[in-house]
Amino acid sequence: MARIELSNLAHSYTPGASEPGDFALKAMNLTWRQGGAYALLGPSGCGKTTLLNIISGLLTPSHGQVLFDGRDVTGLPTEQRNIAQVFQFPVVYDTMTVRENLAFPLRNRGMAGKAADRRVREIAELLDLSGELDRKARGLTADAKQKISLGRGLVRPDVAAILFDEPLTVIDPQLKWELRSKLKALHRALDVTMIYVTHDQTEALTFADTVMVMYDGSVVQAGRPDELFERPDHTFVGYFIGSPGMNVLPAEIEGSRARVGGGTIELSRSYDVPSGRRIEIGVRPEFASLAPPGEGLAATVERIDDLGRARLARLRLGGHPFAASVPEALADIGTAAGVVLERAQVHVYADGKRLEGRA
Ligand SMILES: Nc1ncnc2c1ncn2[C@@H]1O[C@H](COP(=O)(O)OP(=O)(O)OP(=O)(O)O)[C@@H](O)[C@H]1O
Repeated sequence: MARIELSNLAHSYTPGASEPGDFALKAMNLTWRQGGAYALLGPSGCGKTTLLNIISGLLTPSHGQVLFDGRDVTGLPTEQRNIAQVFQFPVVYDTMTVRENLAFPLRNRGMAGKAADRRVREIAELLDLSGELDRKARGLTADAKQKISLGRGLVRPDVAAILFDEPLTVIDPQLKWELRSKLKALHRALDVTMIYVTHDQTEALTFADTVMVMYDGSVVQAGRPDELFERPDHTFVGYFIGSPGMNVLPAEIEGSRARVGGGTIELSRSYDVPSGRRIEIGVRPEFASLAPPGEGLAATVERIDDLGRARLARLRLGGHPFAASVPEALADIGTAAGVVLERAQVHVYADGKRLEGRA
């Protein structure tokens, strides 16, 4: 088990690269604490797999160091890093039984006999594989095989960390739910550092204590799911997390006032806005309410989506698309409407990055 640190790490697949655009991973310093459950979340091509491969030792970074418990492992191959990995597709030996498959990583490390058997049974129990232990892997479904792969990743008690690269891709949607919460329970039971790569926000938010959101080769925010929701540090985080994502609108800020969409709103903080930067405000649909015309900012209603338990208004505000909650009491909704924002939940961004503001 280990604390993992990346120190001044950057990676380019182009030898001798110097332009920021040539780097799949831009310079970063990051720490994963021992025993944490982390998700690396981001869209395709943002650098998740590159980062995971650097931690596992499949890839040597072009700059910086990887430290496990303070020890520099940058030059060490995967076998010497004491890492377990679970990939998108099952890695199982078809001719072996489920029991033999689960015991394989232990045998490889010289663990056998009663202790190994006990560990295999414990992991099989946690994954609901106890009834299948003596079956050959060959005849099992893709779901069951991927469960074995998860088990093989989880079975060694001595690993520094377990790395999961989109492990539920091949799993049936129904079973996905079950395995997701199972992995969370396993993390609690096993007290091991887990890093889970995904582009699916639901997977990231249900599994991880800390979600690291990646965008264009950088981690733009690392935080608890509620922090990412309530205080996105980057407009990308606001957009990528939440459904629908955060509304982002161009704004002009003067102190604690924002001019936006032809109207003016009061902010809960005061800002010194740097000149020459792209200034925007961001507010989640959950903190914006549709109101009768004349209240708040003027908007045009394009449609109302009925989400079952709530209604969501799809609007145009200052020419931009905007989503707002519809209060239950609001009945007659015409084309013209107002939008009232929860002041404390309106954030200000300069070139995509959140500004702190003064109280
Ligand atoms: N072997 C390689 N050689 C050159 N460029 C690469 C290589 N592997 C990845 N890249 C580039 O590095 C960037 C990051 O890729 P990476 O696979 O790490 O992203 P990702 O977030 O894991 O995406 P995905 O979810 O699609 O796997 C991309 O621009 C990609 O094209």
